[in-house]
Amino acid sequence: MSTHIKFCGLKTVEAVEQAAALGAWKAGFIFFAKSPRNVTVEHAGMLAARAHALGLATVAVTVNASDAELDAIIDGVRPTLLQFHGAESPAQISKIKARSGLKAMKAIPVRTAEDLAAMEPFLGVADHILFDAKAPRGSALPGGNGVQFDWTLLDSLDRQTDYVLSGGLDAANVGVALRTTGCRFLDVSSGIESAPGIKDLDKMRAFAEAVRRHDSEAVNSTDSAIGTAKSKEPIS
Ligand SMILES: O=C(O)c1ccccc1NCC(=O)[C@H](O)[C@H](O)COP(=O)(O)O
Repeated sequence: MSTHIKFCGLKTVEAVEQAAALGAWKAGFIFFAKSPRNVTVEHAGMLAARAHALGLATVAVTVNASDAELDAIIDGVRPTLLQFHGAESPAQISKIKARSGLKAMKAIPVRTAEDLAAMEPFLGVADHILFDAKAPRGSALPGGNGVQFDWTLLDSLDRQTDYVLSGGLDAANVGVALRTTGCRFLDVSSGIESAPGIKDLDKMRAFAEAVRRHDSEAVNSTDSAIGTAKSKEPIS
């Protein structure tokens, strides 16, 4: 299976079109006033319509949003998925899923091995778990900080567990991230920007190319392992 990429914090039609052209899994829009990537419901609705017309699914990223705010986003944007990046409870997420019929992704902030346990109450409630680096002290943003966490912490998870890896990914480090974790879903924001909130179409391409390079190397190494195994079989 090829690695799925969520390009997050998109604000322009050009970035949405580039994400679609690069075969992205999801385009993410941020609804958080303090973020340089914040978009209005109206603007995100226009971007999402373009994404959907191109066959690209969308994610509305929210932080401790009220029911009224969520309803406005759901009505105005019609996202494919809701991402919860704050202190939302499993009960709140279940409630909004039942009301909207949408799937949900829950962000789990990670700095130490103990942080991983925070995902447990969300298993069976959230359709995706996204591991992101815990915000550095003093940051106004719960996500989109361009900060990595120690990917080897994820070794303790079952390799078959599908989670989304995020936090400080870019074209230069994503190959190592994929080899270290074996994950199949990625989320990137700062690493495809020229400045906070400004997506760089070349960096988006470089990121997707680095991921595809990893994917084809992984296929080739599986093929050669199969070839080696076959060559050891007796000729009948
Ligand atoms: O990106 C933001 O500005 C943001 C603000 C508030 C909540 C969440 C936010 N981003 C969520 C994401 O899914 C980011 O893509 C993720 O945190 C990774 O970001 P980065 O480390 O910059 O690649």
